[in-house]
Amino acid sequence: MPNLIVSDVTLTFGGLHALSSVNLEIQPGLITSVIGPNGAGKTSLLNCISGFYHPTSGEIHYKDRRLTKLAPHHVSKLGISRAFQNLELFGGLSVLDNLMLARHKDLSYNLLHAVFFFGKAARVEAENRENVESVIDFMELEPYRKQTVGNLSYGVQKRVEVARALTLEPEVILLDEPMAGMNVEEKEDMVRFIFDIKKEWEITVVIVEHDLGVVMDISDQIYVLDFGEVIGLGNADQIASNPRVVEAYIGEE
Ligand SMILES: Nc1ncnc2c1ncn2[C@@H]1O[C@H](COP(=O)(O)OP(=O)(O)OP(=O)(O)O)[C@@H](O)[C@H]1O
Repeated sequence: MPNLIVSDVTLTFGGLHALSSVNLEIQPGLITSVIGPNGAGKTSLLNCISGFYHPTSGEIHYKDRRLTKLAPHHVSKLGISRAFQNLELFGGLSVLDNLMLARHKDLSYNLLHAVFFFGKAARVEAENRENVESVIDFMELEPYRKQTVGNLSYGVQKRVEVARALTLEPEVILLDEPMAGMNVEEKEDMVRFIFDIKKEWEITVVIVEHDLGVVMDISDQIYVLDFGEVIGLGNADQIASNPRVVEAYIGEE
């Protein structure tokens, strides 16, 4: 049973259809990739799911909740978090501070508690720290924890960005081009992390990615977008032998 369902979503900017009647079903516990040529609408789709854009028409549901008009922080509270294509990190802060800050956006104690730092505030703070430490450990960021994010290699920054999304304890993680700009070794590491996010942390993964080799290797199901429309859906073999998909990619060259 799918638990994230995009139904007939259209998104327009003026006369431009970024998405046209897109239907998508994300199965829990799997890795679903969304691929397509430049400008196909992949990031727009993630933006609609995560609440950064609201569809012009159509609906998005997660479990029994309607996401269609929710703001990003509400979507995140329901268990869907997002790692961004263009890093949303604070370059002047350390890895640890970036991750703690991501948790603090969701503060559930009031200022008075915080000032005196007892009771609920202290408990929440300890939980935050424990969560962040487990994410640092999982994403193998220990050597970088005190380093300023802006000084790290691009590949490590991308890992911190995924870690930032993981600190929100998602059930579903949306990864927008997690391998962009990485060398081969960094990509292999990221593939390993993505597999572990699925297997060890049992998080449903949705990826937008341009590296077709990686997509074919890691995806349980693949959606192909072209000019805002879904033109293919299936596993790697089905996608590779789909004439519309092949044509869309050849047309791009
Ligand atoms: N905020 C916006 N305002 C106007 N047009 C937009 C906006 N966001 C996206 N678009 C347009 O919608 C279309 C789809 O863009 P989108 O970024 O979703 O594609 P994409 O498949 O993610 O592309 P890429 O692979 O190059 O990142 C493009 O024509 C883009 O110019």
